[in-house]
Parts: sequence; structure tokens; C-alpha cells
Amino acid sequence: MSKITSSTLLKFKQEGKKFTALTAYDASFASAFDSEGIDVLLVGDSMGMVLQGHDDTLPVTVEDIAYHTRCVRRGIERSLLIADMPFMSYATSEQAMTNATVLMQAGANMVKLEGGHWLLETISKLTERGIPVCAHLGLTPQSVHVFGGFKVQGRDSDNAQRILDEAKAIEAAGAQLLVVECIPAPLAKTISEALTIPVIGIGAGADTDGQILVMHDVLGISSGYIPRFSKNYLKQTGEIREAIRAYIDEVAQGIFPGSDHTFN
Ligand SMILES: Nc1nc(=O)c2c([nH]1)NC[C@@H]1CN(c3ccc(C(=O)N[C@@H](CCC(=O)O)C(=O)O)cc3)CN21
Ligand SMILES: CC(C)C(=O)C(=O)O
Ligand SMILES: [Mg+2]
Repeated sequence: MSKITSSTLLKFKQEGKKFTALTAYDASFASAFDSEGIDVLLVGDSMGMVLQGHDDTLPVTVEDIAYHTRCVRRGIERSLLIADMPFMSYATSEQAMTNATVLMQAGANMVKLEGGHWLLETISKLTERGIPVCAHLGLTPQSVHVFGGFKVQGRDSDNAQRILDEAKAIEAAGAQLLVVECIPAPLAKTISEALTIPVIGIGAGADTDGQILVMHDVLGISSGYIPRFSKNYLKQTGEIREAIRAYIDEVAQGIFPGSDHTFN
């Protein structure tokens, strides 16, 4: 089976084929997700919460992400591997280049950064130097203390317009992928249709080009609160590989996310 690249995801978008992504943090889960057909694996800074037990993602370091990227890389045959850049590791474009290099050399195919207009120069610098970028808009968890909680973003028309403008600018700056998190479904649909690059949603409705979830939510072992938009697929299947196949099938058929997992 040939490897998934940004070109494959672009082709999926053009063909209207919905693709799936999951977070992964180790070789065993990565190998199971990869072999069941998950297209994109993300070494997410959500590890700060689901692996390390913090209340947010801010304590995660570049070395944490690099270690788990090396682990996940060894489990992959087919999936595209994205590594999250942690809080404050890309505050300047110089820091971004140094730290993104560490993550690419750990085995990532692409790095993901949270932010809009302020990131444009960094996105073009990374891309020009050979580091593919996935941007992340909407509820960007590294800004949870600015937002005052993990809250849906883009609810009023000014903020919705700003997010749409940022999405277009990010594409123009050279980003090859965009994650939109916790935004109203109609806004996510508008963004996905306005951009050429694939848009992956989480808590953003069914009309994005792909879907991503945190693996611990899919397998029903997240502690504390579980985001309303996520779905426990282990509950209905009872076996991990079957749960992953159910997630892939429901995304492909447009069943997930349904209205109970969507903000309007
Ligand atoms: N287990 C887990 N799943 C995730 O999806 C996830 C993490 N951890 N950690 C990093 C970020 C944080 N995320 C979160 C966390 C909480 C909500 C949440 O509670 N959202 C409310 C919406 C509140 C509103 O209506 O404004 C919800 O009801 O889902 C959303 C995203 C997404 N990411
Ligand atoms: C939820 C996804 C998009 C993420 O950024 C993470 O897992 O850190
Ligand atoms: Mg993240």
C-alpha cells in the first residue's frame, strides 16, 4: 500500500472522499491505526492531558513530542505523520525553524501550529525551507487561558469572518493542511469550500474534508470530561480494531459527526 502524502489528501478532497485522522502516541497503537486504514496520525500535544494528566496542553515540550514521534514513526507503514509544535516553541519564526527541524528529524512528515495572521511569515518560512505545515484554527487549546476555557469559537459573525480570512491567508502562505476545532458546522463548511487545501475538522461538523479525534476519546478511556463532539467507538464494538474500522466507516459514509456531535 502506497504512503499517504499531502498530494493523496488533496486528491481525496478533489474526489470528495472523506478521510480520517487520529492522534497516536506510541508504536503499537500507531501500527493498529495505520493497518486499519487511518490516513493521518497526529502526535498531538493533547498528550499533556491524556498521557501526562495535566489540565491543559501547555506543559508539553518539544522533547516530549519528539520522543513520541520517534515511537509512532516505528509503527507506521502508510499513514501521514504530523507532529504538533508545543506551546511557545514557535513564538518566533527562528524558534519555529529550530524546533520544527527536531520534529521532522524525529520522523514527522509535517508539523502543526496553532494560530492565524501572526503565523503567516512562519508558515511561509517553514514551507520554503522544506517543512510542510498544517495550521490549526478555531479552538486552539494552547490559547485556552486567553479564551477562558475550552469554548466553541467563531460563533459571532465578526469572529467567523476573521477565522475564514485567516484560513485563506494560511493557504496563501503555503500551508498544505488545516485543522479547524470546535467551530459551528456552517463556518467549517464555508472554509472547506473556500480552500483548495484539505480541511480536517474536530467538533466542526460533517462538511470538512477529513475528521480527527483524540484516540483516548474513541476508545472511551479519557478521564475527566470528554468533549461533546467526540465519540466512544469501543462501546459499540468491544474491540479496538473494530472500533477504528467503525470510526473510518462512519466518517466515509457521512454518519459521523452527526448532529449530537456538532455545534451549530
Ligand atoms: N481527551 C481529549 N480530547 C480532545 O479532543 C482534546 C484533548 N483531550 N486535549 C486537547 C484538546 C482540548 N480539547 C477540548 C476540550 C474540551 C472541550 C469542551 O469541553 N468543549 C465543550 C464546548 C463548550 C462550548 O459550548 O463552548 C463541549 O461541550 O464539548 C473542547 C475541546 C480538544 N482536545
Ligand atoms: C485534537 C487535535 C487536533 C490536537 O491538536 C491534539 O491532539 O493535540
Ligand atoms: Mg494539539
